Order: sequence, then structure tokens, then C-alpha cells
Amino acid sequence: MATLQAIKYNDGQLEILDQLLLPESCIFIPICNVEDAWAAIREMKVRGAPAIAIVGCLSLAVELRKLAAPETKEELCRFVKEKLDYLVTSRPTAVNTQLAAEACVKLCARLTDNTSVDTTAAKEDIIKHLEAMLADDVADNLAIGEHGARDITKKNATKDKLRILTHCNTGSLATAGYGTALGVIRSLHKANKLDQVYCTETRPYNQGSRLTAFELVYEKMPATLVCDSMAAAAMKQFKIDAVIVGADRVAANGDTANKIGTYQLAVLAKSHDVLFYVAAPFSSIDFQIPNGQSIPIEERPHSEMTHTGSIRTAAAGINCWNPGFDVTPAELITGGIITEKGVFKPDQLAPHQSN
Ligand SMILES: CSC[C@@H](O)[C@@H](O)C(=O)COP(=O)(O)O
Repeated sequence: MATLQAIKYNDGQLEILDQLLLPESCIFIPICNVEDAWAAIREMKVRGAPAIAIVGCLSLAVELRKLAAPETKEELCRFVKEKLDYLVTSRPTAVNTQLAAEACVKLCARLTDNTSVDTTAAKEDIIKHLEAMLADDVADNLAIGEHGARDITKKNATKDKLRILTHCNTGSLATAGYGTALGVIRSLHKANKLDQVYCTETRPYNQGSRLTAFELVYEKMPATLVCDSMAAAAMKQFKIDAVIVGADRVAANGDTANKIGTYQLAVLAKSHDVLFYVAAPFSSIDFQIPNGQSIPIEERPHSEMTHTGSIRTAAAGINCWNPGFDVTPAELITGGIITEKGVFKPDQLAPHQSN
């Protein structure tokens, strides 16, 4: 069965599934320019580290396709850089947009220096580069799925089928398709190795109960929803074999920022002797920062904690703290970091940076 598709792009037309309306309705909305993408990302109509970068970059491709070729390549590249700089400001924690912007700016510099390329050809090259992100991300996720499923199966060789716990949403809705952590779970399921996946609700924004549960039901995988506060009990009761989560930014030493609640799962996994894996493409690894202390953590509105829809569920007047992400120290990532290039111990990532 085809997996869900949250980003549709054809011939310069971009549409995204409005994730704020899930699981009630599946409605696609058009993204006509970079400003539309910025707003959709900020409002979390599209979310998940890879999907944010892809939608941002494709929105620039949409604009470039409509743009009459500027007079000079310098002018073209200035336009591209300004748009990318703006997109990077949409959400702070995920690094994918920043890394995609840096790669595109480097391409612009190469095209500017290349005297055999005129402005029209340079524009076409930049569009092609941006548009390739969609297919590249799916290919990366399929590879992550294969590497991860193989590693987990090997480390649990005595077991016929596995019980996995996951957090937040890392599936087709958070990526161009297939997913990262959920992609590994999909691959285990395809290999008939999945007994049950337990997905956490992921308070306060409920990406687990709204989005991951939606994907799991859609694809008829054996799945059970648990509240975040049930994770320790679930690990013990169901004898979970591995926890697999995604990442918004992995630092050079392997410290990993992911959805709030990930860190406590890693601590619990250690106490229960459960393998803890991070699944993320190299486009989520920030080699420019040495460790997790330098990762900016997004603060989210308090209303996400105090209200369910428009109904207040917390005492009026209470002070709140609502960080969107936390950082899991590398030493708690006992299973490894599953990437499109293989599964690595957190301190083994660096040599594979540009292979
Ligand atoms: C494959 S995406 C990994 C992460 O981006 C995901 O787990 C997550 O934390 C998403 O956060 P969100 O705030 O919904 O954008």
C-alpha cells in the first residue's frame, strides 16, 4: 500500500496537507510563494524537520519558476539567498532548512563563478537542485528504514517479532514520504518482524495521537497508543525491544534534539535495558556545533498546555513552561544513530559527513 503523501509538487505547483486539520479532515492547501511556506511552517500546517526544509525549498522553486530571469547571476543569487535566509527564521530547532540553504548558497557561488553558465541556465540549475530534495528525501528514508530494520533485527536475533516504542511523528507526514523512525518501523513491518508499535501521545501538541496514530491506522500496522506518562509502565509490561525516535538536530558529538519527552524516554530505556535509537538523515546533522548545548530550543505558546482546542483544561493563572524540544545526551543513544549511510555510534558520525 502507498504511504501517505503530505507534500505534492508537480510542474511548479506545490500543495501541502494541512496537518492542523488531521485527523478529522485531509485537506491540501496551495503554497504559492516563500511567504506562504514560512507561514505554513510557523503555524505548523507542515511540521517535522525534513518536511519543513523541503516545503521551504520547494516554495522557492515555485517562485523561481515564475520569475523572469534577472539581468545578472549576482542578482539571481542575491534573490535566492534573501529568500532562504527568511525561510531559516521560520522555526529555530530543526537544522534541515539551514543546511539546505547553505548548500543552495554554495551552488549559487559555483554558478556565479562559472563563466560558461548564463543567468537563465543558472536559474534552471537552482530550480533543479531545489526540486531534487523531494525524491532525495524519500530515497534517504528508504535507506534509513532498511539499515535500521536490519540492525534492530540483528541485535534481537533470538526474537521472532519485535515491540517498538516511538515518539512524536516521524512518518510520511514529517518527511517527503516513508519517514525516518517510522520508516524503520515500516520496514520491520514489511519484513514481518513487527509485533506491535507503541506510539506515545506526545503532549502537549499530540503529534503522536493525531498524526502517528493516523498513519499507523491508515497503513494497518499493529499499533497501540499510550500516554507519555505510561512509557515506563509500557516498557516493563510489554517488554519493549527498542525505542526509535527521530531528530530535529543532531550535534557533532551525537547529542540529539528531538520532540520534548524524547530525553525522558532515553532515560527510561536505559533503566529498562531497552535499546534506544535515533533515526535521522545526514540533513539533520549539524557538524558545526560540538554538542547539544548549542542547539536553540523553541519555546511554544502556553495555550498548547492550558487548552484543548478552545476549552481551558489547566487552572487559570498557573505559570507554564513549554519547550518544544529537549536534548538527549549521546551516551543514552545505546542502539545508535540510523542514517541513510548506515547505523553509527554517536561518536562515529563525523567521518561519514561527506561520503
Ligand atoms: C522525521 S522528523 C523528526 C522530528 O522532526 C519530529 O520527531 C519532531 O520532533 C517534529 O516536531 P514538530 O514540532 O512537530 O515539527
